[in-house]
Amino acid sequence: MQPILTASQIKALDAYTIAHEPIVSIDLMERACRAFVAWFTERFNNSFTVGIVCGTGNNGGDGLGIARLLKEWGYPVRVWLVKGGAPESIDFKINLDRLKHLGGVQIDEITAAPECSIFSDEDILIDAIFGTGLSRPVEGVYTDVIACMNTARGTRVAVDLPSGFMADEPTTGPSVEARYTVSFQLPKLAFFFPSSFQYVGEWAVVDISLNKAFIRQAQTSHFFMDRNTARSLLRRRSKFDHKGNFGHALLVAGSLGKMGAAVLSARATLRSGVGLLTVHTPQAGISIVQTAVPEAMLSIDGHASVFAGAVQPERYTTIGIGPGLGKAPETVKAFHKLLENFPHPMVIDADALNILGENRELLHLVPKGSILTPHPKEFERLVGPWQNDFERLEKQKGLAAQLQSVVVLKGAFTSIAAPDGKTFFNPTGNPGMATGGSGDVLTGILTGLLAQRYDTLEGALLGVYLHGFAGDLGAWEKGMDSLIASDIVEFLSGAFARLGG
Ligand SMILES: NC(=O)C1=CN([C@@H]2O[C@H](COP(=O)(O)OP(=O)(O)OC[C@H]3O[C@@H](n4cnc5c(N)ncnc54)[C@H](O)[C@@H]3O)[C@@H](O)[C@H]2O)[C@H](O)CC1
Ligand SMILES: [K+]
Repeated sequence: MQPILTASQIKALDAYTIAHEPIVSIDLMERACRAFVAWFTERFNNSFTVGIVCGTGNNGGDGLGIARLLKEWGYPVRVWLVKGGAPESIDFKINLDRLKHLGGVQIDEITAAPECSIFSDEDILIDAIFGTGLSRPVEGVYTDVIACMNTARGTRVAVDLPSGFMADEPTTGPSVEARYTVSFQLPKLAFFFPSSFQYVGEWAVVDISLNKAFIRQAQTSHFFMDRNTARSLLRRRSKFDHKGNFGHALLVAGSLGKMGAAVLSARATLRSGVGLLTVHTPQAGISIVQTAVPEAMLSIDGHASVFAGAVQPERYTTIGIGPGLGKAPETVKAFHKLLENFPHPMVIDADALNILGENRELLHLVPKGSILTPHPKEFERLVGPWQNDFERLEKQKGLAAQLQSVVVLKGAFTSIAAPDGKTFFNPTGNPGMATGGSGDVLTGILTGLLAQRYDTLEGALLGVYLHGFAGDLGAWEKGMDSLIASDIVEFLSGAFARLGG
C-alpha cells in the first residue's frame, strides 16, 4: 500500500533523504532526471524533436538535467527558460552550468509573452516550469507560456506535475494540459480525481529512492492500493473447510425487466467463494434465476414483479441489496422493514441507494460495517452536489463516518472510504468496464466476501481490486470496447487464481 503525501510532506521527504542518506541535493535531482529519462526513452525514440520549457526552481533544474541527458542520448533538444520572477534555485544553476558546458543545446529565455509559433518545430514539449513548489495560481508570463504550450502541436509531457496544477487543492488557475505526467516517487492526491485528467493525462510514478522509513511513518489518510496488499487480504482455504464456513448470502435484486441484474450479481457472489446463496426474487424472476443460476436457492416474493415482501433475516450472514430493484412504493416499504430487522453488515447498491437518497431518514438504519457502492450520480443523491473533487472526497469520508460503514465511490480509481477517514484508491479496472451490469457484479463480489465474514474494509478493498482485475483480464482477452459485465464474472476466477497463486 502506497501512502499519498502532500506536496509539503514530499518537500520534507526530499530534505530528510538528503539529511539522512549519503546523497546531496544535486545528485538526488540527477536521480530524478535519470528516472524521467528512462521512462521517456522507452516511449519516444530520438527521431523526435524535444523542446524543454523550464522554470527557475528545482522543477526547472530537473528540466535542464533532462535536457543534458536527452542530448547525450542523441535527441534533438532545445530549451526555453521562463523568467517570470520565481527565484533561481542552487540546483537549477548547477544544471544550467552543466548543460552549457555540454554544449550543442540552444537555450532561449522567455521574459514576456512569446509568439506561440516558437514551439511549432517541437514534436514533444517537456513541461518543467513548476512542480510541487507551486504555491498559488500562475500569472503573467507563466500564463502566456502555458497557453502557448497548450495550443502547440507537440505531445506535452509534464515533469512531476503539470505546471499550474495543484497537487493538494483544486486547480483554479491556468495549467499545462499534459498528455503524460511522470511524477517522482509517489502519486499526488489530485491525480486520482476525474477533473484532473484534463491536466495530468496518463500518469506514471518513477522511483527515485526517497527515504522509505520516512514514507512509512508519514501521517496521511490517503493510500494507493496495490497488488501485494490485495494478495495479503485474500484468505486461503484449508483442508477441512466446509460450506458452512463460507456463510450464507442473500441477494435482494431484480424486478420485472431487470432480472439480469440479479443474475449477474448472483453469479459474481458464487464466483467469490460464498458457501450458500439465496436470491430473493419476485414471481417474474423465478424461472430466470433458477435456470441461469442453478447453484442459487430462491426466496420467493409474493409480489409478481417487484421486491415487496418479507425475508427471513436470521438465516443470512449478509445481504446484498439493490441491483435492478426499482423504487416501487412497496419496495421502499420492504427495504425499510429489512433495514429494521437485519443486524449484520450489508452491501447496498443501485436502487437501494436511490431509495436511501430519497428517504434520508432511513440512513440511520444502515447496519454498521456495511458497504455502500454508489456511482457518482447515486452518491450525489445521497449527499447533495459538490463544488470540486476535493469536496466530493470530504463528503465521501463524511458519509462513511456518519454511517460507520465503508463508502465505495465507483469510477476510474474507485475510492474506498473507511469510517475513520482513511481513503484508498484502487489501481485496477479500465474504461471497458463502463458498461451496464458492471456494478451489479461488484455488488455480488462484495456480498460474497462479506458472507465469508471478511472484515468490512478488507472485503471492500479486496473486492474492488478483484473486480477491476477481472475487468482487466477480460479487456486483454476481448478488448475494452466489447467487454460486457458477464465477461467480468467469467474472468473473476482468473483474478482470484492469479492473486492467490
Ligand atoms: N521532492 C522530490 O522528490 C524531488 C523534487 N525535485 C523537483 O523539485 C520540484 C520542486 O521544486 P521547488 O524548487 O520546490 O519548486 P518549483 O520548481 O515547483 O517552483 C519554483 C518556485 O516558484 C515559486 N512559485 C510558486 N508558485 C509560484 C507562482 N504561482 N508564480 C511564480 N512563482 C511561484 C516558489 O518560490 C517555488 O519555490 C519537484 O516538483 C521536482 O520536480 C528534485 O529534482 C528531486 C527530488
Ligand atoms: K512541471
